Amino acid sequence: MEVLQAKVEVGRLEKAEPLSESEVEMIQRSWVPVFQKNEAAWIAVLIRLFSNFPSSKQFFSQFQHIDNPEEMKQSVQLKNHSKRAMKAMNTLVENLHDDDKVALVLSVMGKSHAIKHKVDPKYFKILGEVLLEVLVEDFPDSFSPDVQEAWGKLMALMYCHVTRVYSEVGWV
Ligand code: HEM
Repeated sequence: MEVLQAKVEVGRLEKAEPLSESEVEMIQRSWVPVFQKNEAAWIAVLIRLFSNFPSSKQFFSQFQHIDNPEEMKQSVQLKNHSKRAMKAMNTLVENLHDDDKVALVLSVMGKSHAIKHKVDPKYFKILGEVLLEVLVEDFPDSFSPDVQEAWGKLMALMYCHVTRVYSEVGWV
């Protein structure tokens, strides 16, 4: 059975609150070293996701049956998802002051994952928790408790928005 390993409190991603100015700044500052690592940062997150929640691999045709992380890392599909996801996350983080842009990025992503990739929205919640866990481990100097708190709020906003988009497109 898959066990939720994330250190952030389970359930808190369901409560979305607006980010304060200082939280936006903390998120943007802490994102800089993460984005410098580019897709390597996201690959670490996905490998943790797939190792702890093997059912999340089902959406990736190239490695759904692969268990070895080193083998997974060779997958072009994993590298491509990581590059694209980092780009989308960067657009999100850079535009946290622009509600319309944030809504647009999350709507496009939510729609494609619902309609095209058929990803159950529960995986966005799990990914948000795994993302935080891995970033705290890999960037300990950037992710102080306050910064973690701010990122927790961003993940909650993302999850709430994505689930709203899923219901708009008729996901049941
Ligand atoms: C913050 C979270 C995520 C971001 C920013 C993100 C971003 C993206 C982007 C930008 C693409 C390519 C464009 C598109 O088709 O929309 C993509 C594709 C894809 N995503 Fe995600 N994604 C996220 C979470 C997930 C999760 C949780 C899963 C499943 C567990 C997933 C599965 C997929 C799949 C299967 C594709 C197609 C891959 C391919 O065939 O090349 N994504 N994602």
